[in-house]
Amino acid sequence: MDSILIQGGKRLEGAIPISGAKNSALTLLPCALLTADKLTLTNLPRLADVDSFGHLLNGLGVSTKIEGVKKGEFGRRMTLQAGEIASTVAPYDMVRRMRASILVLGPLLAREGEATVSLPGGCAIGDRPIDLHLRALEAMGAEIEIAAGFVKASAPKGRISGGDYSFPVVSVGATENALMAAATANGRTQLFNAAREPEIVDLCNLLVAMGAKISGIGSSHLIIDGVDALHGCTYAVMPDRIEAGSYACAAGITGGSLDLIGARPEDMLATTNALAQCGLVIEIHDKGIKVTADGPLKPLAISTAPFPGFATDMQAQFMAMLCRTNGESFLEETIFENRYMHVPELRRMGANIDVRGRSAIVHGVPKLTGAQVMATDLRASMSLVLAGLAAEGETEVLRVYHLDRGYERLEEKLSAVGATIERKSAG
Ligand SMILES: CC(=O)N[C@H]1[C@@H](OP(=O)(O)OP(=O)(O)OC[C@H]2O[C@@H](n3ccc(=O)[nH]c3=O)[C@H](O)[C@@H]2O)O[C@H](CO)[C@@H](O)[C@@H]1O
Ligand SMILES: C=C(OP(=O)(O)O)C(=O)O
Repeated sequence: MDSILIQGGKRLEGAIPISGAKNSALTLLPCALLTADKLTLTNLPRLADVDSFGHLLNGLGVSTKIEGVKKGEFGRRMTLQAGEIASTVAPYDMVRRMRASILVLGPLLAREGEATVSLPGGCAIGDRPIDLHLRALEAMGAEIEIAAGFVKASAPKGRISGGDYSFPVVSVGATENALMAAATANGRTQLFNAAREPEIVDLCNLLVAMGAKISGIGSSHLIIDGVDALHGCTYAVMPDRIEAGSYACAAGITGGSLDLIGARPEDMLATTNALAQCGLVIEIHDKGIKVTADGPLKPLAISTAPFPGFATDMQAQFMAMLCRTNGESFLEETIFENRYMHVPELRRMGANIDVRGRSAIVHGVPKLTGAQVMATDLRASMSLVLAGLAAEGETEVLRVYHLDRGYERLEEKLSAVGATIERKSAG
């Protein structure tokens, strides 16, 4: 298996282009199932998860044509067409590898009146049930059965109807599945306590561009008036706010200055506020956000929360950065029950972190030291890359496939701003 080798201690300076958002791409791609027309997505990141989603869609009968861009440029263009649906079954092997595969459930049900999707099971960061996805679809008249590890959903008269659903807990994925199903349902759907993440807004904007009628976009009360059919369009995936936030932490932990080209300030206010509290200087300009370290980092207290709160997907990267402050920081993880898997690995690099349940206290240390480390999820792996950038000596981050799920051309982007980082091929 490949690994990432980092010689730490370099101050990073320069510009980093921000790619299209993984979490947006993964909910825009299944929208291809909602129309027989062509859907073209641009600014798609070159990521393992995007490729896997393409393969999942191919298995359902969707044709995918990817056009690259010139070497050195970012963003791909994929044209998808689901003229006819060949299968309504999403197999275990796919869903197990990529939880977002569950997002074919709503669109398949809407288009074909039935869908059979493997239950995803738990994952490294927590239990991650899908009960709310199912309850929301039931509120639209779907009949749901669980057997042999699969969810089988069907619409009684071949078309689901509109319905009201109030989410007891904010769920990004369940809101997405419900939105996609509701777009062509028979009648009006109202979603209460819906997720407000920018990726949800991106999904709503794509659906509207395809002919859907949605109001309340960006709020927690979404009203969807089902239409008979959606049509194709061309749509650009939004920039990745988590990738941008991760590189902002790279500027912080290396005492550097990075210009995050394409980052959208309005999507990441909680992150930039936290960075500013740490003492980093944030400059917003017409091409993105520049983040510059200005003296020693200050400790912080943060708690993760649904948008517009501080994103759980930024917690691990901040934890790595906070190891280099002069004092004690407090973190609370409220979204996933097991999202501190990076702590033992950061400790092996010299970090001093106490974890009690969902809370963690990070005691700043004068230095981190390089080590061989590995993590069991994407953002945890990024926290180790960040620690490695600041550590004395060499760090080897194993299990690179986690990083390949969510960071496009990581080594290339970091090398270009002064990091000594390379991929070591297992051969
Ligand atoms: C591909 C994608 O976009 N992934 C993001 C998405 O994941 P995902 O959509 O899986 O996360 P959710 O927002 O659904 O999860 C939020 C919380 O709700 C719980 N829950 C969720 C669904 C459900 O049916 N029942 C239930 O109890 C979860 O266990 C968790 O505690 O949002 C998360 C929270 O911002 C991010 O960390 C992930 O990066
Ligand atoms: C948890 C994440 O992704 P996923 O939901 O795809 O596992 C993430 O992007 O940090």
